[in-house]
Amino acid sequence: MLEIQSARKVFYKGQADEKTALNDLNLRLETGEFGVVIGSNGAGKSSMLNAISGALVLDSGKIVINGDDVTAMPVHKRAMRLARVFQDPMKGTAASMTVAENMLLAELRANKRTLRRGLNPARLAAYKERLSLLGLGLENRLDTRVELLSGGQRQSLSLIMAVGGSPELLLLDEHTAALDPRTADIVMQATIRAVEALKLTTLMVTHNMQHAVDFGHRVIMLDAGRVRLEIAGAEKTSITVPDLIGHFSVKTDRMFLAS
Ligand SMILES: Nc1ncnc2c1ncn2[C@@H]1O[C@H](COP(=O)(O)OP(=O)(O)OP(=O)(O)O)[C@@H](O)[C@H]1O
Repeated sequence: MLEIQSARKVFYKGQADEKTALNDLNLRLETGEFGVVIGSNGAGKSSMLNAISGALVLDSGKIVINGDDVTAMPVHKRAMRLARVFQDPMKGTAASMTVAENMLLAELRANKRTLRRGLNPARLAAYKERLSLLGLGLENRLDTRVELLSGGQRQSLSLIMAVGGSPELLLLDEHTAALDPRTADIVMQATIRAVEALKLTTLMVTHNMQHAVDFGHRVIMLDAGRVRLEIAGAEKTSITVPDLIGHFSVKTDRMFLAS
């Protein structure tokens, strides 16, 4: 479970270009829940993910993961508890190494003692099983160098590597944004398969409204550093892309009216 309590972050405080990135933001994500975060540019989405991961130090407020206040916990310690997948499919994996070697590296990151026994048959079998969760046939390409994989396969591999240590929280940071629409859909399907099979608590930031409609239990719209709207349950099931876009345009209208 994740709780963000009154998180506040102001950049350039007291200066002409002061920016309130997080404005006493409150958010709660239950264990096993999949939250989809949307919001216009500058709404505070990246700042929120950075605050959760520890890359951004809050001015005030708390980040609590499964009951533990991690606000003061350094990034490397917090990294043991959460996984994050970024936009760039080239970043999460080592191109010149094979799929299996990448999986081993990820395992090493989670548990430093594992390399000693190397790529033994038991380990390869475990990797095959993990990779099969994605539904992309990567389990049959353990010896393929990662640079020969498609962008979608590579991003899906990043995802499965990130969640290898059974994280308490998975952060998806626009992880399909750099992919063409068809590949983005393939990666989303693979994501859902992995998230459901591993029962991961997940927070995904996206600008893709179709993904926000199709996936996750709750849509959370950020605006000016706080939660402006939450849509869950039956309302989430029936919401359409135009409905969601409408919520963005209300904000634009308000800005026009104010000017
Ligand atoms: N390192 C920084 N230094 C100064 N201002 C920042 C910094 N990071 C974010 N901001 C400001 O904080 C506000 C929130 O930015 P943030 O990047 O969190 O928004 P976002 O919702 O992720 O936007 P986008 O969709 O464009 O990625 C913006 O006004 C932004 O300019």
